[in-house]
Amino acid sequence: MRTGKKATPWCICLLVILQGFLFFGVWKLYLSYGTRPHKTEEKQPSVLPLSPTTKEKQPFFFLLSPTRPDVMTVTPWLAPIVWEGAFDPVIIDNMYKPQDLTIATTVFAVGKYTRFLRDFLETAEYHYMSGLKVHYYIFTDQSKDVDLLLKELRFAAGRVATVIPVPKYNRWQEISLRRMETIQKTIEARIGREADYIYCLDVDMKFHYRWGPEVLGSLVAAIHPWYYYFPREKFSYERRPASRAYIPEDQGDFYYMAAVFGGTIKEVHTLTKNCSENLNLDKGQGLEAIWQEESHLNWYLLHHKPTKLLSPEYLWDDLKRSQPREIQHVRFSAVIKNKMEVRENE
Ligand SMILES: CC(=O)N[C@H]1[C@@H](OP(=O)(O)OP(=O)(O)OC[C@H]2O[C@@H](n3ccc(=O)[nH]c3=O)[C@H](O)[C@@H]2O)O[C@H](CO)[C@H](O)[C@@H]1O
Ligand SMILES: [Mn+2]
Repeated sequence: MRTGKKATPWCICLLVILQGFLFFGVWKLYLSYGTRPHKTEEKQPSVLPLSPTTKEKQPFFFLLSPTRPDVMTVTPWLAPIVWEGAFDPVIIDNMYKPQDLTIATTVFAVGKYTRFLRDFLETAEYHYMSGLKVHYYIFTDQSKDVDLLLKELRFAAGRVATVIPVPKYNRWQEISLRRMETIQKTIEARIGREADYIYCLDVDMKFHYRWGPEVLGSLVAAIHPWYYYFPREKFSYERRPASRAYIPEDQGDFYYMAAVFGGTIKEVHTLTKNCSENLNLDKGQGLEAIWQEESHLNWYLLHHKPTKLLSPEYLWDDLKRSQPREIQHVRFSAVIKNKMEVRENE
């Protein structure tokens, strides 16, 4: 009798615990069913994947994990910063390639800088906007030599180069800063009709890895590889209030490098027009900003936020000999040059 009386509450307890386990099991099964991809979806062949290709077998909540927790991949104004691992090249290619876009690409090779053109173009044909139509606009004071070089080079289908003669100014600073005005005028004269996007690049550079349509956006700028560890008061902005490029020490987002900028024709036209007007206004006052057009570019981009930023992978410098961990691929890098020898007045 005594043992029987004790056994009843124990039995009830055991039953309650067993029921709890059963309920928990059914609930877990229900949840996992909701997150598991359907078998039929997994089997479907996809000719043009427009959703993640690397993680499609993972439950959906993994897709919400950051792929590059070590770096900033979005600006405070919600523009993406492009890093390896933060985008899927297959999705990007399948988004842009069917659009039949033409990417105008301006490059200046004036004076001794023509020597950089061969490597620039040869490496671009390997890595730059592969599979897209590209129209290179090569501005030079040595059209005949550049024409001869172009005959030696092989361009992929849909990719052409046009040589546009420009004068050579006596100072390298002038050659560099006049690019804004020349690009603006060439957009008005022809590029506006001939392309969808325009990217303006330095010539003393080589491509080393994919530089693809992930860079396309309305207004695109590249973070300077020497300044991304620095606080804004250390940025090399123009600090004289008399200049139209003036940025006070407590202002600034990033320090952008003028060796790369781009975007839609409309946005880049506005940018080059504004920068060349401000360069001229400064000139009228006998001023030249500390880093010429780069200072004006930085002023413009502080007041007109870029819609996409390129990480220093997209604009590196061979002078930076050690490659930090966050730079998984150097894609485009400035070659080491003897400034005294190549520049007119260094
Ligand atoms: C590390 C460093 O010092 N960077 C600055 C330096 O960049 P860079 O040393 O990259 O300037 P750079 O000498 O490459 O000049 C810029 C571009 O202008 C063209 N070009 C220039 C000179 C010439 O005689 N022929 C010619 O064709 C060429 O396309 C060249 O790539 O100067 C720029 C001038 O605005 C910017 O201020 C950069 O921040
Ligand atoms: Mn350069």
